[in-house]
Amino acid sequence: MTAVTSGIPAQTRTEPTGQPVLRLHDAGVRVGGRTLWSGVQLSIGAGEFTAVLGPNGVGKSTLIKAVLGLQPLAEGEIRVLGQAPGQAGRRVGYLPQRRNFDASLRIRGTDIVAMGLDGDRWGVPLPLPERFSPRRRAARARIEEVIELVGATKYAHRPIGQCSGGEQQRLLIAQALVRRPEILLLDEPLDSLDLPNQAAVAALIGRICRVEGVSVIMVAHDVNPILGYLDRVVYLAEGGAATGTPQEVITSETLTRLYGTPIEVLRTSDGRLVVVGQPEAPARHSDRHAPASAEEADRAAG
Ligand SMILES: Nc1ncnc2c1ncn2[C@@H]1O[C@H](COP(=O)(O)OP(=O)(O)OP(=O)(O)O)[C@@H](O)[C@H]1O
Repeated sequence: MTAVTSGIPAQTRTEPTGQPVLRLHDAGVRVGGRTLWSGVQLSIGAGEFTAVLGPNGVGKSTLIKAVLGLQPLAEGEIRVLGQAPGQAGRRVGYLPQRRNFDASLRIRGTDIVAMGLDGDRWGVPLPLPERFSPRRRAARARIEEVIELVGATKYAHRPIGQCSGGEQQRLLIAQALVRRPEILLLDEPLDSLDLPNQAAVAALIGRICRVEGVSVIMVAHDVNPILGYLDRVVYLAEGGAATGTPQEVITSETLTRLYGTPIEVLRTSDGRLVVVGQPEAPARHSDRHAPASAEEADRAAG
């Protein structure tokens, strides 16, 4: 038996207000002749925060790729801002799974953020008149603005290799935000951060939804750090999926039905949820994300 931590709901939205920015209708994906998930129904409104949860190798990143138009569906439909996946351009921001910057890397944080605006031109010196053009001034102002938004002003001029993991992650979120996307796709942005940084980055992402009105879809292994900010959850299992508010989805009853095997959702004294009995995914990436052991889950459950 394996155990994976999950978390407590705070929000109660069931249907998005206004037009959905992202809609999945009976969506399913097959890779290598295997159905990863199918029958996914999801409707996300502007400024909502959605977590994609499930065991290793179940297809969480693949769902993000399907939204980006990089993974074709085997069945059903995805509409992103009313268009087919891959058509919404800069209206969709994306932060892939964590990259590690070499400690000796001299590129400054501000340059990393600027690459989100003009990655294709980065490093190419501009002719002098263009450097002072209104367009470049607006770009520099936006870069400063977004660096301030993520709270990175103090260290954005340092070489990225000398920034801490949490500082690097904030700068990468700024990079994904610099073009003012309406949807932000984040693939495990809390991975490999320590607990205080997880909490701080989770709060930042919550603020990006509420204050900036950006819809965030975030792959997570542990829902607890983001629990207080979440509107919606997509819980993937081999072949299927459960979607709804955290209250609806992260329950013994829903997860038992989803996995077709007894699952228990336990609440710890500090309000965290621990999901016990989650089956092994058919495949896993062995290089990271070791699942919590049963002993760890017991300890967490107090
Ligand atoms: N193009 C592909 N061809 C064959 N198999 C693939 C392809 N893309 C992904 N897979 C497999 O599909 C499964 C789901 O991968 P994915 O990365 O989406 O899972 P995940 O839930 O994000 O995993 P993790 O939590 O470990 O990051 C894995 O077994 C992966 O090896």
